Amino acid sequence: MAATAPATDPPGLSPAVTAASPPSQPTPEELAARAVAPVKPAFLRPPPVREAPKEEGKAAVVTAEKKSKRQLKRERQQEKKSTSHLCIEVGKSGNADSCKYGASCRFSHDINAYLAQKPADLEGTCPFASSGMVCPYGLTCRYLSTHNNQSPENCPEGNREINFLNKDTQKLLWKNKYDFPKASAQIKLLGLKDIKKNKVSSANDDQKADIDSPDKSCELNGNDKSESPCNISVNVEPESNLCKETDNSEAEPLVASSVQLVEPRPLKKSKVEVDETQNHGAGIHDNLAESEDHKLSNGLEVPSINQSSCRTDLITIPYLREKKIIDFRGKLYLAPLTTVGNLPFRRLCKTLGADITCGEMAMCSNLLQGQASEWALLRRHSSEDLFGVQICGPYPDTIARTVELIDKECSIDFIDINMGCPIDIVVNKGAGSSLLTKPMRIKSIVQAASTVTEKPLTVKVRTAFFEGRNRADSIVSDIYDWGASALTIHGRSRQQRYSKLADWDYIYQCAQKAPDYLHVIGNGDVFSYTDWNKHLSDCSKISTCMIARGALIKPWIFTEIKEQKHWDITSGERLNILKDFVRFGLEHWGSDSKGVETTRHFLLEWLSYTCRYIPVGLLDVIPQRLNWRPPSYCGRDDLETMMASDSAADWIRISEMLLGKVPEGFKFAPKHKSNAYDRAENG
Ligand SMILES: Cc1cc2nc3c(=O)[nH]c(=O)nc-3n(C[C@H](O)[C@H](O)[C@H](O)COP(=O)(O)O)c2cc1C
Repeated sequence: MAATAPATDPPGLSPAVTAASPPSQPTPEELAARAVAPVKPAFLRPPPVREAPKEEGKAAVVTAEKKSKRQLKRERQQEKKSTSHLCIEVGKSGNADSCKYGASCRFSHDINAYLAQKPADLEGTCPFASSGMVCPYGLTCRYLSTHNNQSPENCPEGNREINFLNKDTQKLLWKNKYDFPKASAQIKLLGLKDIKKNKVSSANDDQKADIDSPDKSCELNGNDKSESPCNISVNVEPESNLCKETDNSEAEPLVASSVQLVEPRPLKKSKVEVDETQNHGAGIHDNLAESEDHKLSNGLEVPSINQSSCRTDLITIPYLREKKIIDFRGKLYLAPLTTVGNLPFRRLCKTLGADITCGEMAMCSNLLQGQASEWALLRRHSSEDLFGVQICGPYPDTIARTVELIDKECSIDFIDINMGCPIDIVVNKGAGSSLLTKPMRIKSIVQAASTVTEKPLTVKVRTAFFEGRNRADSIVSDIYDWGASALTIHGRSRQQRYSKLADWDYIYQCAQKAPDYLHVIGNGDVFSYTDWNKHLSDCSKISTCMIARGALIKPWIFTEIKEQKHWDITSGERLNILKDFVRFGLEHWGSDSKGVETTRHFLLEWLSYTCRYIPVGLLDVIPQRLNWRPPSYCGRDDLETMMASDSAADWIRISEMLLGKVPEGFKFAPKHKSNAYDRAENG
């Protein structure tokens, strides 16, 4: 593993290390063949000696656990009233009388006391002030001294977030009174039973009770700060009898044969036939070049969305006339990534060349319940000009309703259904990759969901649930007829997680079976422009590759592909990329203390991946492969060495260079195991 070099230790030839090696050193090619990164001998060094973790931390956790819920609630309330918790309205305006809840507000209105205990400003500039905006965090901003007294300016075009959950919509969802006319009709048409009156509402009683409290009103408008690292909370819909009654495939053995179409194909009567057909007639373009500004439902504009560009061949398929079409071909697609694929990270990837971005997986049941934290996963930055959201659920009715809801309430270009998620809590509820064992359910889901939206519906799968029992090929020929515009195939089974290389031969076989109009997107292990070129040239039926860990480890992979080069990026350039992420993070999560710490947390999650990057100039064989394990090595300078460290202490140090000292007692352990080389809980 990589180590942190002491500042005094120049990264030069290390005879002690090389001399200790056996006389017949393996060649770089031999090392690469054994999945060991062939780092140039000049940079090899002995592994660092690490201190064993202290026991104190454990004791602290135990004490905390002993507190009763009531005690913790009381403490939280007292803390809110303390001088360190200034009311957001008061902080924003700088006026102690600005809060409409006056004395009944649960937060402090004492500005002087707040300022007296506020920690010193952080180094740097307020991200809002530096973009000419009025900082919404006002007095609570950790960069307060850099606020200037300029007159308020609107948020600059091209730097906005959209897809906030409207309060009225949320209330309707809480009360289970939101109408889903299209989904209900479609479910009926497909002969499935609608269980709209599910028990969703009962799960929300707590939230409802709180609806008009001063607490809620004090939240920054729409800036949901409840988004927490690794927030997959699965509250899957109550066991629906609908699927049990209608989906006979549940007990089917896992056979590799193609799925039979046993249900009549639904009538896909166009709801927007006129508009869309006119569109097609008027502007048939081949893809990237053409652009057109789009007005969003809330009046905002996002620049040039390519999804409206259409291909002549596609309009010959009747039902696609009513769909907007995305031409995925050749576009650089950043994969959906729970926790780490947050909005600031996606924004960063856009600056580095990504074309398509997708939100983190959101659970249908949580969206239908109006959970703010789940809705935060649908948020879109205006730079995300070709943007999809990803949803996950086990049943056609709930998925169709979710699609209708998103279609109505959000500005998105496509909706992806995750049928590849391997996480136990998801799979145990019949969602994610477990759907690969239920082909008829896949069919019902895609049919029900695709017809309630004019937006393209895409599906993401793995090769199979069980290793050796590939299933993706059994749906690839039919899924387009069911209503999907694109199918992403991650070349591993659920059982494999990340333990083997992605099976691209199988992805190619599936692509060969796909009808011409279906976009097949390959996914797995893409880590350089040569990988990307190879997959697209080996199989012309692959529209593009989706990039996941490659982008986490080196987000400049998008630049590399666009510029067709292996970029020997310096540590300074990498630090600038981290700085951009931090700026985007502070804009998204906030520039007050809470926002700074949330930004730090997501930065640390991300640093647990970036440390796997081995600089081009240090390797005897390029490009680096995703499955290579690095020997212990040092970089060309101290920063590069620190960036290669797999120690959380070094990641914290890097975070301190960007966000100041961590708070007292700070601890960090990455949420995702997939930063390790073959274990993973996500995706
Ligand atoms: C940290 C992490 C989070 C992920 N979250 C999601 C997710 O929310 N939805 C999804 O479909 N796949 C998710 N995946 C899987 C990736 O999108 C991708 O399919 C997988 O990592 C294989 O691609 P790669 O070899 O390029 O990493 C996740 C993967 C990782 C490493």
